[in-house]
Amino acid sequence: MNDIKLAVLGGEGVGKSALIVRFLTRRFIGEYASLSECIYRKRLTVDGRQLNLELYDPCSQACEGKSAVRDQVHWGDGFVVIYDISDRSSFLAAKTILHLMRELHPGAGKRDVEATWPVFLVGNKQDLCHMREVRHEEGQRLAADYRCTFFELSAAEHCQEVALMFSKMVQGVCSGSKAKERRRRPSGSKSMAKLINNVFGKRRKSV
Ligand SMILES: Nc1nc2c(ncn2[C@@H]2O[C@H](COP(=O)(O)OP(=O)(O)OP(=O)(O)O)[C@@H](O)[C@H]2O)c(=O)[nH]1
Repeated sequence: MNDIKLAVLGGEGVGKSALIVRFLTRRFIGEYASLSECIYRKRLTVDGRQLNLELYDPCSQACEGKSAVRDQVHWGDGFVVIYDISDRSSFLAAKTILHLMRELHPGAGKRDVEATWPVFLVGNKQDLCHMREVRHEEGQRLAADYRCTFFELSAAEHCQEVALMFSKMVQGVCSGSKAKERRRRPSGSKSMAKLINNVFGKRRKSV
């Protein structure tokens, strides 16, 4: 897989654009035009492989509805679900998105698929901890419930942590796709072996 698609989801104003822009430019820009959705593109080299990364930012469009989440689940290879630690309603929105994603994910309910589910839960605006409405442990618990990796950080203050979070997601998607290929290969070669056996087996019988 050389193209990787990441969808950055979450309620309104949680810092989706801020996190993406921080990752792409290393800068924190206070305000963003959020009138329409957009896809950012970046070329990356991971383990010597050239990757084309696409980051989907739904901007202020509602991304909690079932049909919106369905489109995003089908589009993306990996997902970053964000809430604002100083806004409890955004935490509930993140929970709704995770719930819908689990319902809509093609492998939902299958343990091995969920174990490699490329979904991160991110509590943003950690610099506003004096206004905190969502405890760190609540974020951890929600992430554990949905089998996703948890981060708490600040797009405003943490450049390295933001970069690390996105890099881990990209690596996770890459290794998940490798694992999927490995799982596919044995069954493919088994059915090929069966086919060969059938063909030669029949010939031998008829001789
Ligand atoms: N204090 C603080 N403010 C932040 C942080 N991240 C984003 N913001 C601010 O939160 C507001 C919303 O940020 P955006 O990045 O536009 O959030 P968004 O989720 O893309 O917003 P919509 O597209 O409108 O849903 C802006 O005023 C940002 O400056 C952060 O880590 N700390």
